[in-house]
Amino acid sequence: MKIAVLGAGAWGTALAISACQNPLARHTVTLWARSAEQAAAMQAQRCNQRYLPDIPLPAELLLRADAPADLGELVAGQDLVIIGTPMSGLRQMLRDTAACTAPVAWLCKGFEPPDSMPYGLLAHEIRAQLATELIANEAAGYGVLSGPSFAQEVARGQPTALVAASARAEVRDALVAAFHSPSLRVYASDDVAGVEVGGAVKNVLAIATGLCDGLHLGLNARAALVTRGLAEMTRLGLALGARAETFMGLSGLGDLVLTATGDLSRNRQVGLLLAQGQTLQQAVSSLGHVAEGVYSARTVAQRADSLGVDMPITHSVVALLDGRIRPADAVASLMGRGPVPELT
Ligand SMILES: NC(=O)C1=CN([C@@H]2O[C@H](COP(=O)(O)OP(=O)(O)OC[C@H]3O[C@@H](n4cnc5c(N)ncnc54)[C@H](O)[C@@H]3O)[C@@H](O)[C@H]2O)C=CC1
Ligand SMILES: O=C(CO)COP(=O)(O)O
Repeated sequence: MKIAVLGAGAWGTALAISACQNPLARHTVTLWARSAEQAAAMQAQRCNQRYLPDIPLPAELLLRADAPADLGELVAGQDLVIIGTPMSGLRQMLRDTAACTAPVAWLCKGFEPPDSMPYGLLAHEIRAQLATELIANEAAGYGVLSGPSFAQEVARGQPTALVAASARAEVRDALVAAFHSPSLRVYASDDVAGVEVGGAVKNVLAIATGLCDGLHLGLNARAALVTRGLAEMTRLGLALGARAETFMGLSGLGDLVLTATGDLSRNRQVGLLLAQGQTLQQAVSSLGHVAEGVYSARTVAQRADSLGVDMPITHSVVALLDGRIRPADAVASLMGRGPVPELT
């Protein structure tokens, strides 16, 4: 297959490496960076030192840095196009690749920060909003690739399982054909909304567990946050049209456990740094990578409110990120709530 990965951050680069080295299929993989300087540095060093240091790029991996206006030419003739930017770049990338006649799948996990809309959108909702501009892509379809996957581990070929979700079997099949390998299992799903809600909400919850661990509240507290967080995620997902079983799968429980407990998570790191007394600005800038939960938390809370969904952990994270409460107050407000049934 000919595969273009657009976005040379940690995750786009890791998946491009993985597809390039897939022993089950011979793919021609192109990795696109929006910065010509970054592409030139990657070409010279054969490594993405800025976003995925010390991991060599396979010799066969093609590197490009076309201007956005020229992306139509890059995606023409590809069998699969992967958008690997953060959520904030997805809308523009969809527009820049409007001429694409191959399936398009995105990797980003979050809600688009609200702009002109009353609240931010999930990726497939953005795609639906742009449908009239993306006529060329309509026949090929779109999907999302998600699940518990730290970029560094995938790039090193460590065992990982992902989920490829699309309403269209051809898109799911294309994602499996591109990425399924002896080190990377790719499961298929048709629950796009469920997979996207899981990926977005787990980032907010990872900020919460980072805080919890940074404040040394104990393992019981972390397990409680993960479990009650999963309940919040599921409630929101059901209200947005997802299926409950999806939240027990790779993009739900799987990614929540990984991100909430694994120190490679940038969202968890934000929580740990806030617990140490850093400001949000300090925490975010020290990462050098995107932490989507910081930008999605308010939208998760707004959408939950608009749908009448109770998400107390998310609301505490938002209050903390907004500087309205201190970490200790967040704990007190969560623990001070009245008793409720476990299953609602
Ligand atoms: N790093 C990881 O382990 C994983 C990340 N993800 C998701 O993938 C997405 C990308 O994450 P990373 O690659 O880790 O981020 P990163 O912070 O490592 O890199 C972001 C990349 O996107 C580019 N970028 C930023 N804003 C852009 C815009 N507006 N338009 C075009 N390009 C833009 C940057 O130049 C950079 O190349 C996020 O939504 C993240 O949640 C999903 C699974 C694993
Ligand atoms: O999505 C991820 C793992 O599946 C990466 O999480 P972070 O963005 O918190 O690093």
